[in-house]
Amino acid sequence: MTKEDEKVIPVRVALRCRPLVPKEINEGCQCCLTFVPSEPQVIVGNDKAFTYDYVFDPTIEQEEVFNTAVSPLLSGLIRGYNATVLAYGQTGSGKTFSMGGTYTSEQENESTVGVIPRVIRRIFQEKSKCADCEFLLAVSYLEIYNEEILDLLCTSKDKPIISIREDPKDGIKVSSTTRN
Ligand SMILES: Nc1ncnc2c1ncn2[C@@H]1O[C@H](COP(=O)(O)OP(=O)(O)OP(=O)(O)O)[C@@H](O)[C@H]1O
Repeated sequence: MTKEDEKVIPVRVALRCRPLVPKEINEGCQCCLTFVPSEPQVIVGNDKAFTYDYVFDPTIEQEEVFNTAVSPLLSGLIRGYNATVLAYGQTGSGKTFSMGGTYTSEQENESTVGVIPRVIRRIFQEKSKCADCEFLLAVSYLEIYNEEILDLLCTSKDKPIISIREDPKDGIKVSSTTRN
């Protein structure tokens, strides 16, 4: 990719291949991908080559994924730019592992911690470096399941129905979510 391309393409695609899980090993499954050393390229079977912005083979750990693909977005975020990290893949491919990985404060420093807790940690680190700035941090947590949007931070039993609306001024908006 040239310097010019970097300026105009605002989306980067990373391919991550997880290791085989014990069940797959027991069933005799084998990895059908070959990784090209030092190139962001993967070969499926014998001859189908695909190139991405980043390719992470099964040996690559959470820290390197974060440092390579996510950390540059945070530099922009601190300077006021929006950023989105989207995990996409078939069921069992490793989206939750890559994005999550911490459920208790004891797990916070484990190497398996994923993107979301690492991002949150970095935001608070940056905040503490900037004593004379005012920060407002808010978080919403939504799940889209069977085409319904669920507000995962809403504790009430009668959860409000959440819809997606298009606002002429603010663009696409998700209505009335809980912000903590
Ligand atoms: N990079 C990895 N290293 C080791 N284990 C991994 C890795 N990625 C995923 N796994 C393991 O693979 C299994 C499936 O991963 P995960 O649950 O994250 O998939 P998913 O894409 O979120 O699935 P679903 O869409 O069904 O929720 C889990 O047991 C997880 O621990």
